[in-house]
Amino acid sequence: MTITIGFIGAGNMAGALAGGLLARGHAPERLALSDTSEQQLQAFRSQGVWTTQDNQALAARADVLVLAVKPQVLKDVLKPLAGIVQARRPLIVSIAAGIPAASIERWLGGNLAIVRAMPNTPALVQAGATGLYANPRVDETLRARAAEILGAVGITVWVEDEALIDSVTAVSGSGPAYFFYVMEAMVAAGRSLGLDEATARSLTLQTALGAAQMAITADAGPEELRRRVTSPGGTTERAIAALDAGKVREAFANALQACAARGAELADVLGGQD
Ligand SMILES: NC(=O)C1=CN([C@@H]2O[C@H](COP(=O)(O)OP(=O)(O)OC[C@H]3O[C@@H](n4cnc5c(N)ncnc54)[C@H](O)[C@@H]3O)[C@@H](O)[C@H]2O)C=CC1
Ligand SMILES: O=C(O)[C@@H]1CCC=N1
Repeated sequence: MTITIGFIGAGNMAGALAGGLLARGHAPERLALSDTSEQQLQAFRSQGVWTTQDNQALAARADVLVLAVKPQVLKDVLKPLAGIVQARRPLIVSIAAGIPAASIERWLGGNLAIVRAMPNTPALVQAGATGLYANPRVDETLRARAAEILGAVGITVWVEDEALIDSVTAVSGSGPAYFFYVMEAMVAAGRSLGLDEATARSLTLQTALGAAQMAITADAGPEELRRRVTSPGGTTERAIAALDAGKVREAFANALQACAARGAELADVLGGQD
C-alpha cells in the first residue's frame, strides 16, 4: 500500500496494528502515529515511523486515519480535527468500543467514509480477530483497504448491521480476557491439586494452545471434540458435570450479554448529540 496510514493514539492496539503492518512489509515512512505521550512514540520512531504529539499534524498527512484512543476521549480528540479531515477526506477507521459511526461522522463535520473495527489483543502476536462494519459511504476499494489493514494482524469478518459490532466485542474484542480468566482458574485449581505454579501454568497454556489449534483445524466442531475427550464413566465426564452444575454456560451467556450491553451504553453516554 502506498497510502499513509495514520494512527491517533499509539497504545496497545495501535501498537499491535502498526507492528503487524510493519511485519507485513508496509513501509515505515507510510505509517504515522500521534500520541500525547512521547514515551508511546519512541519505539516506532526508532523504526523510521513518522510520529508526533500533534493530532492535527497527523491528520494532515493520513490517507487512512485510524482512531485508537479510548472511547471516553474520542469526541474531544476529533472535534478539533474536523477542518483538516473535511479538507483531506481520509478513510476513517475507528477501533473505539461502543462509539457509533454516526457520532464520529458528526464530530468530524459529516459526509465521511467510516469503518468501525473491533480487533483484539492477540493482534500483538498476529493472531487477532477483527469484526468490521462500513457506513454507506465506504465503497469496495475502501472496504478492501480497511480489511487489508486489520488483516495484517489476523482474520477479519464483516458485519452489515452496526449493532452487531457490540456482539463482536462480546465474543472476540473482549474474548481474550475470558480465556485468560479460564487459564487463571485452571492454574489455581492445578496448584490446589498439588502441582507447582510453573507446572500448572505450562500444562494449562499448552492445553489451551492445543485445544485452539485442534478446534481450528479439525474436521469437527467443539462439541464433537469435547465428546472425543470424554470417556463414558471416565474423568472428563465428572469435570463437565461439575461445570454444568456450576452453570458455567449460563455465566458465559450473561457475561457476553453484559459486554454487548456496555457497548450500547457507551454509545448512549459518549456518542450522544453535539
Ligand atoms: N485493548 C483491547 O483489547 C481493545 C481495545 N479496543 C479499543 O482500542 C482503543 C484503544 O485501546 P488501547 O490501545 O487498549 O488503549 P491504550 O490506553 O493502550 O492506548 C490509548 C492511547 O491513546 C493515547 N491518548 C490519550 N489521549 C490522547 C489524545 N488526546 N491524543 C492522542 N493520543 C491520546 C494514550 O496516551 C494511549 O497511548 C479503545 O478505544 C478501545 O475501546 C478495541 C479492541 C480491543
Ligand atoms: O474493554 C474494553 O472496553 C476494550 C474493548 C474490547 C476490549 N477491550
